Amino acid sequence: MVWNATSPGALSSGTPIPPGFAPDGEVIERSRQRSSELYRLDPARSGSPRVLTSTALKEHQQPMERLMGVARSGMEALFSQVRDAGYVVLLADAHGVVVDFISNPTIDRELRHAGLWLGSCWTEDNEGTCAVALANLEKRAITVHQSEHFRMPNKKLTCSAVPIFAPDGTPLAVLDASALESPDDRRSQHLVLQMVKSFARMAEDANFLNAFEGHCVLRLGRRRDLLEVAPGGLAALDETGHVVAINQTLLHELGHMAYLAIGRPMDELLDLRFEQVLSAMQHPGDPLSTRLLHTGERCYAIVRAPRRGTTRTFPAPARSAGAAARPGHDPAGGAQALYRLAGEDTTMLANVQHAMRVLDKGLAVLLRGESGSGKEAFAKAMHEASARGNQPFVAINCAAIPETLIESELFGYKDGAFTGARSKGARGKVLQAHGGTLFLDEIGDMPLALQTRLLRVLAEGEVTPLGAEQAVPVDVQLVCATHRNLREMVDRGEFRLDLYYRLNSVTLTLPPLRERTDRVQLMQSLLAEASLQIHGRQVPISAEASDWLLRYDWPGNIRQLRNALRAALALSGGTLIEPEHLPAEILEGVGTNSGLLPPPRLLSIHREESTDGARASPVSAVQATSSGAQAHHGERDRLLAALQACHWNVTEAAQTLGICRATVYRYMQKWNIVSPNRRGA
Ligand SMILES: Nc1ncnc2c1ncn2[C@@H]1O[C@H](COP(=O)(O)OP(=O)(O)OP(=O)(O)O)[C@@H](O)[C@H]1O
Repeated sequence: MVWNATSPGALSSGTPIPPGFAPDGEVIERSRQRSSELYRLDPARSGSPRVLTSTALKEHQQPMERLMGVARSGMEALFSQVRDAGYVVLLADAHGVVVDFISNPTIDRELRHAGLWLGSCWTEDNEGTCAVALANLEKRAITVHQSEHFRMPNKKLTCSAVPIFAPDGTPLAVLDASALESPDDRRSQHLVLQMVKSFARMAEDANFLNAFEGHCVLRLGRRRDLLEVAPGGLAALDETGHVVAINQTLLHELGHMAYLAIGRPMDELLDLRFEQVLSAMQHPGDPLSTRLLHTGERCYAIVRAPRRGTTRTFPAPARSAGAAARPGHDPAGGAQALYRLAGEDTTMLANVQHAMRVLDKGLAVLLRGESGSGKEAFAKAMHEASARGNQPFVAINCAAIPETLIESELFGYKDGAFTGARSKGARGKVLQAHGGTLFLDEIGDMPLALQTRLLRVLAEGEVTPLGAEQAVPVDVQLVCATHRNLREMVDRGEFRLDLYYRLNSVTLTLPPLRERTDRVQLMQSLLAEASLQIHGRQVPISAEASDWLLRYDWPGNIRQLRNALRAALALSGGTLIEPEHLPAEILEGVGTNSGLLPPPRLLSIHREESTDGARASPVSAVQATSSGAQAHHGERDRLLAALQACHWNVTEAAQTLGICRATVYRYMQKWNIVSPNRRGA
C-alpha cells in the first residue's frame, strides 16, 4: 500500500514508478547512445538551448493553461524550499518546452545562458541527454547530474525532473528543479528529486480534482488521520456510481486491476455501497471505513461532492460504451490476459490502455512488432477482452500460405469452384470468424489483388466466396499484424494506400524484448513457468547466466527466450542454470564474436586485466563467479576450436577471440591443451 505517506518526503513512495524500471544509469546510457548515434549531436557544440519566440511560446502555453494554473502554487512552494540551495523550478510541456519558470532574479543572466529559462527547448534531439527530455520520453522521474548531460555546456547543471500525467494517463508536463552548481556526488540530488516528485503528484492531483469537479471524487488512504492532508488515491465516480477515472497513485496501487476498475461500479473496487457515498455527500462526517477488494486491505475514504453549478457531462462507463458482452463471457478475463502480456513494461501498458479504449468500436487494429514479440498473443487477448470474446478467433498467416491459396483460404469457395476444390466447398476464414475476430498475421505478404478484396469486405461487410454469385454478410473484428514497414511498401506500390489508411488508424507497436523495461521480471516469470512444466519445481539460474540473457539482443524475442529457457532447463538437469546450458547463439551473440569473453557485466574487468595480462583473465572471472567448477567445457571447446582454426598460431587465435596471448597460454595450460607442434617436445 503506498498511500498516505507520513512525511512530505515519503509521499514520493506513491509516485508512478512501477517496479522493473531500469536504473537511472541504464536509461541515461541509452539516451547518450541515441544522442550520438541517432541524432548525431556534437557533444562539444557550444551555445545555449534553443529558446522559442514569444509567439511560439504562447502556442505551447495555451493548452497548458489549466495545468499551469493548478501547478503554480505547488511550484512556488517547491521553489521556496530549494531556492537557497540555488535551484530554479521549471514546468515544461510534453514537447520539452519550458512554459513556466520560477527563479532567483539575481542570477538571471547565467540562467538564461544555461537555458534554464522560459521558452527554452529541452528535447533529446536538440540537447541530447537531459532530465526534462528523459522524464518525457521514459515517463519516469529522473535526475541527470552534471557530466551525465550529453552536451558540454550542460555538464555543470544538475536537473531532477518528474512527469505529470493527465487523468487518462497521457503525459502532460514535466516538473523540474535545476541548479547551476551542485556537489559532484549525484546522491546529493536524491532529496531534491523526492521533493519534485511530491510536488508533481500534488499538481497532478489538483489537475485531477479540477478535471472532475463535476463528479463525486473519493479520496482514499490507509491512514485515517492523514486522509485530508496527504496525497493519496483518487477515484472519480459518475452519477451511477461507476468509476470514471483514477489518479496515478491509485493506478499504481491497483496495478492491472486498475484498468478493470475503470467503467465498473465502484463496489467492485471497494467494499462500499454507492448509497453510503451518496449519503456521505449529503452529510459529511467521519471518513468512511472500507476495504480495497482486490487486496482486502483496510482503507478510508472521504467523499468530495460535485461542485454545484458544474455541467455534468458524465462519460458513460467504458465497458458499456461498446457492444454488450455476450452471455456466458466475461471480458474481464481477457483484460487480465492483456495486462499479463504487458507485465510492467511501460510501452506495453500504454498499448493495453489504447487497446481497451478501441475495443468494440468496430475499428481495425494493426499490431506492429518484431517476430515473436507477442502480436498474436496480444490479438487473442484483445479478442477475449472484447464483447466478442466467446465467438471465434480465427488466425491466418498470410506469409505461410502460398499466394495462390490465400484467396480460397480467406474468402472460401463454392463447391466445384475450381479443380481440386472440395465437393462441399469451404467457408473460408473470413466467414469462420463471423461474429468474432479475424487475425491476419503478416498482412504485408498479402498479394495486391487480395488486398482489394479485403478492403471490400471491410467497407461493405460482406464476402463473396470464389465461384459464388451471392455475397454473404459478415461481421468481423479485424486485427492485422506485421513486422514490415507498410508505409514504405505503399511507397513502393506493394501495399494499397487505402487499405493502409484503413488499417493504420489504430496502430500499436509491441516493443522488442531487448527494449522491454520489465525484461528481468519477464524472464523470471517465463523461467518459473517453464521450470514447473519441465521439472515440476523451481530451478534457479546463476547470476552469470542471467547476465547473458539480459545482454543478448533476442532477435526472436519472447518466442526465442521461451525456447532458450526450455533448452537450458533440460540441459541443466534441473539443478542450476549456468551459462554453458544456454544456447550457443546467446553466448556467441552477446557483445562480441568471441564466445570466450565473459558476460558484459564482467567485460570491464576483462578489458582492464587483459591489457597487462597479469591478473585473472575473463575466463577466470567467469569461473570465479560461477558456482560450479565443471562449468566451462564450452569455453575450453571454443578455445580449442579457435586454436585449430588458426593452425595453432596463438597470436591469431588470441585476436580471433579478442583476448591477449598471455591469456590464451594460461588457459591452454589450465585446460591441458597442448599444441600438436609441441607434443613430445
Ligand atoms: N508477454 C508475454 N509473456 C509471456 N509469453 C508471451 C508474451 N508475449 C508472447 N508470448 C509468447 O511468445 C510466443 C510468441 O508470441 P506470438 O506468436 O504472439 O508472437 P508474434 O509476434 O505473433 O510472432 P510472429 O510475428 O513470428 O508470428 C508465444 O509462445 C506467446 O505465447
